[in-house]
Amino acid sequence: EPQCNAADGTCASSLIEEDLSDCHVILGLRNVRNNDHNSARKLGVFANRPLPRGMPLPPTTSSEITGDVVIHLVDVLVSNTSQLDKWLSHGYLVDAVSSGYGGNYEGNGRVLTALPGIGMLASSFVDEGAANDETNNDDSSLVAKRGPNTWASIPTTDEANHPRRYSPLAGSFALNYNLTFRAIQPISIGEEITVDRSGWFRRNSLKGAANSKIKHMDQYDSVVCLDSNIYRSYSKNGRGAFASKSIQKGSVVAYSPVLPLPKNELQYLRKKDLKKIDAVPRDQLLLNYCFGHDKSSVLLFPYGSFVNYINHASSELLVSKEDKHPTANVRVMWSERFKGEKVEEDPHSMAPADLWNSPSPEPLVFEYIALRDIQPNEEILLDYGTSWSDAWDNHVSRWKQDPLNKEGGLDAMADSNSNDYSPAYIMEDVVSNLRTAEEQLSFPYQKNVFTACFYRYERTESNSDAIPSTTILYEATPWKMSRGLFDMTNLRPCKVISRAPATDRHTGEQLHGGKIFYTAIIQNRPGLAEHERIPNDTKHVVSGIPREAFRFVDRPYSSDEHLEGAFRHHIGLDETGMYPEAWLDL
Ligand SMILES: C[S@@+](CC[C@H](N)C(=O)[O-])C[C@H]1O[C@@H](n2cnc3c(N)ncnc32)[C@H](O)[C@@H]1O
Repeated sequence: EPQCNAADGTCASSLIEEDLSDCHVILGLRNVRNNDHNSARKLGVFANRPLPRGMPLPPTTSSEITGDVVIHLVDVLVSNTSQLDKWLSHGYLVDAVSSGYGGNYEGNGRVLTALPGIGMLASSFVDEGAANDETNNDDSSLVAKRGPNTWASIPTTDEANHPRRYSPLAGSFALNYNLTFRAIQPISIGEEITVDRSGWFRRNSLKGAANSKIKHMDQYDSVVCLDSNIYRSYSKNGRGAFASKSIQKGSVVAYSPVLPLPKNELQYLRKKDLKKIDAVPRDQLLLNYCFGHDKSSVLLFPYGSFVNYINHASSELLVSKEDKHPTANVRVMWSERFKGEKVEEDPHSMAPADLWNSPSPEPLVFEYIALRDIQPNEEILLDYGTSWSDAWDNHVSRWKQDPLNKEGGLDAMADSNSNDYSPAYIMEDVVSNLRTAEEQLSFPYQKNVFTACFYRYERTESNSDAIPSTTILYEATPWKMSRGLFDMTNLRPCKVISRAPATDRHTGEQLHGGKIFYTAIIQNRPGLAEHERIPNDTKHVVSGIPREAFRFVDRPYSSDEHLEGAFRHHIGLDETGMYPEAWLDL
């Protein structure tokens, strides 16, 4: 059993020497330079071996290629004193609208997204200064590269077999997952792995991104291997983390840096409730992924790869012999490997107020240590603590008291006629022919969804007068396919007004084998720049839109995480002795 020091929460971490020779990707302290755009970031990820194009990051020892969870924060109030704002400016959060990973319509206010794993661990590629580097290049380790060296596709969405009204888990975990970053160009040994957080690269790659420079790290300190021993799969508790190989008792299953955050920043008022006097603040879904302590205002969000998939099970001591449930097989401990030299910068000894004011404290890193030998494909389970499990038991009994709720998950749902809610990802699967606005009067879609189209529109000097006005509706603009069009930033609400097979204008003969095309009125989405907005007094009618260019979208505040009474509780570290006394401010 590791020994923890009650005063500062430090524990002697597992010091089994690690062999890095087989390691592909390394987490290390960055060698920060003054002109470094990511200078607030002390940690970075680096290639320890040549990484071929297409390689998923981090590489996993399993044959399963799985990506990380995506967590949206809804209606975040922007204030320059908040930690969330600091996270955003340091690139730990992205703006849902511009980054292109979805979530744009989760709320009516500002939606920010956490992309734990490579999405948060890697520094961002920044294009600024690329031109200057050409002339004053005195550093031979600079290599010309095009854009960031990784890219992730849009994540998958589903309810993991926990539909609302049929499972008390509905709304308590993130619906978006499997965000997989891959190398988009060969990455050489020592090169820093970078991501694009702004969506800039996605958009500009269409126009031909500028040639830019990516730095080779000449040295990095305090390294650990980031290759993943775990992969994501389904568990009875939503998605879970599973061992991709056998793991020896006492060894590190995963490393994860954690970001501190005051509890009250995860409380929010929905933008649509702001004017109500009796509006009650809600907890962001992110709370369920954070570690905390009942006597502290400090939360810790872990952003290592796949650790956010780790579910709860009691530790052996709490379980009776008859109880056959699997027990916890990992515990968390502070990693001693990233300790800085200056004690005054050690966040463990800072009072919360100093933590929040410190521009970039020493990194805080967790080690997930195996409590016993773990077999391949065994679920990785952590004891979330008694305050979490009491809260969960209370939640389940309250949930069962509601006569409209019926346990049994998807199977029970299949037997029922309930049809008042259908999430957008299901509508996308089952509705092949879209209904026109007129058809919807007698045969409406479920209230929680609307249709949107991929469409790019920018007002330029030449077309600013040429937008069809309300009075000339019949003059529709033909839909045009272009590279990068299917980016989430181009998804705008749109109303279908007609549907017909393509025909030759002169002969009336069917074209494209009778494929159906739609005419729709395109609208503005929130967060568009002024020159991208279709002016209020004009209608923008577009014809010839194929079904592939439409998406069903969940209306703001309608997805599971917004359910009244959805479970919210942090993961408790109360019994571990890891919270330093300086943080116990409640
Ligand atoms: C850190 S996340 C774990 C990953 C989560 N299962 C997912 O699919 O994203 C914590 C959430 O997982 C679920 N969870 C984990 N362990 C559980 C358990 N033993 N019983 C019920 N729900 C659990 C709850 O939804 C909880 O809020």
